[in-house]
Amino acid sequence: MLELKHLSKAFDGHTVLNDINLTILPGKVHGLIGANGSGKSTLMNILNGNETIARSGGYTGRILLDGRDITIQNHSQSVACGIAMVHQELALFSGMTVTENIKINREKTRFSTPLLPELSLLDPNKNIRDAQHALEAIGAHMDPGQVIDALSLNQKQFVELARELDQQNIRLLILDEPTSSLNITETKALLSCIREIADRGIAVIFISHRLEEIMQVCDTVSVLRDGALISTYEKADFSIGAFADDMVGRKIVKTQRAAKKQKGDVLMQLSQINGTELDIREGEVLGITGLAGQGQELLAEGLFGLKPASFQARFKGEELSLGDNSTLTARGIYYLSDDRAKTSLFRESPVWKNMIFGTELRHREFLRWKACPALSLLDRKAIQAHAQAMIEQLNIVCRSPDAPVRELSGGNQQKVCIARALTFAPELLFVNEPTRGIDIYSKELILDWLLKMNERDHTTVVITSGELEELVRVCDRVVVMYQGQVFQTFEGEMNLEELTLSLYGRGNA
Ligand SMILES: Nc1ncnc2c1ncn2[C@@H]1O[C@H](COP(=O)(O)OP(=O)(O)OP(=O)(O)O)[C@@H](O)[C@H]1O
Repeated sequence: MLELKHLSKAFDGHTVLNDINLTILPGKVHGLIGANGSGKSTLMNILNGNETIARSGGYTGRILLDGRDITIQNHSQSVACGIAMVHQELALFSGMTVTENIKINREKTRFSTPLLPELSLLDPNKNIRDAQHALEAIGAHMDPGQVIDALSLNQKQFVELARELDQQNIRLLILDEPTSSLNITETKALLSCIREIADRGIAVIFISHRLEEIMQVCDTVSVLRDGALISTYEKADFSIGAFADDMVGRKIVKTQRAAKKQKGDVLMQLSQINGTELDIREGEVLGITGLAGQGQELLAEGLFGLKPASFQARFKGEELSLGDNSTLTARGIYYLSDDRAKTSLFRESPVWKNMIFGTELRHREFLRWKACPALSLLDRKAIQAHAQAMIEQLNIVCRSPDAPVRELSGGNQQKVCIARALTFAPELLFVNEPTRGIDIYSKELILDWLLKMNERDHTTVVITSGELEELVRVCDRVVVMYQGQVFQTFEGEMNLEELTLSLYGRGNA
């Protein structure tokens, strides 16, 4: 159905896709995998007519649809070819409802006349019906009249998918890491929904860093490395080991906590969490998990005033006010959100600036006049050296520390956020989904750095994550949240099955 021939793309003379040849078939799920920065999103952005491609000089090579050459220079041309895409970074309109987001630019109207289109009136009932239908088709249950801002990240993901599926005559659906913010149940629902979409004859390109999902849902898998197509596998030849070898070309060593720590003193006490409480102990690596919406993110987000919360917090015995971020920062408490686009990164600023933001006065080595920090200029040389070291240690793919963060691939932006937390060197770090959108090799690097921070800098680390297997490997204790309460705590040798059951409120509370 779709053929790519000798497709290449460069940004400012820097080649990021090199001579790609690929065939996509109708009714099949084609997996596309590769390390962070290998060119997956760029390839898909070409097919989707993304304006960053046209603005940076377009692409070279041929795209054939049903054997005929087509040119994709903008999004409308892509839509006209029946191509729909759900992006890695969500693109929804704040302040608008679920229905308005799903039906945007395709609103149903009544009394419409082509002569006077401005006289057309929206038909709310038909639009709501369409939105409901699109949501039901993917097994998502939500109020179509709800404003988008009130939804969780995973619910927003479903709205994006519903919006794309509401398009007429889709022939190719591109999904760029659609499951990265979903929990086990939602992922399962989405994967079976992807199969159903393919069974309707639609071609699906599925990008994911979770290789188990790729094995499960794909018919064919292609591997990109440094912008080149390394290999294509058919289902019978699938092997996680072979995928990993082709993606990163080096051995992946799983990070593991060497020895679980003994209980330290209480560093932070969170109480009145819907009648329960949680102690965070000095020097530990604590995991917090739960199914979506069970209140696990609310602890850090409430503490930092990002969401309304009513629990009480004490740090080293002293009461803290929720949302008093300057005091939290001054006490060495730091929060790294999973929503990097919204709260974590300055997209137009260079990589180095994003890495050191908020840490300048904590680290006098970044200042020229160390004796007078408040008046000092930044020591650019020291900062550049630090940024370069972080780029190497975290395997960040970028032109230089001066590149604006928006140029980096999604996974590499995430690594810049991690680099900032490492630079801040907090006493207590809350980090939400640190490995989301990260390739299999870099995941281990990040987990390893969190452990190093804990062991070398004595940072107490609290990881909120749905990646149970990772939590079991690196945490001293894992707390499960259920229905807004601290439900169960696991420590020592943790059993993954018991942990999974606990997510559903089963086990010894
Ligand atoms: N607008 C841009 N300007 C300059 N370089 C860019 C731009 N967009 C992408 N790149 C570069 O192209 C390369 C490929 O990026 P891309 O986003 O396609 O990677 P990816 O495989 O999707 O990675 P990830 O798994 O992290 O999402 C990266 O080196 C990135 O920095």
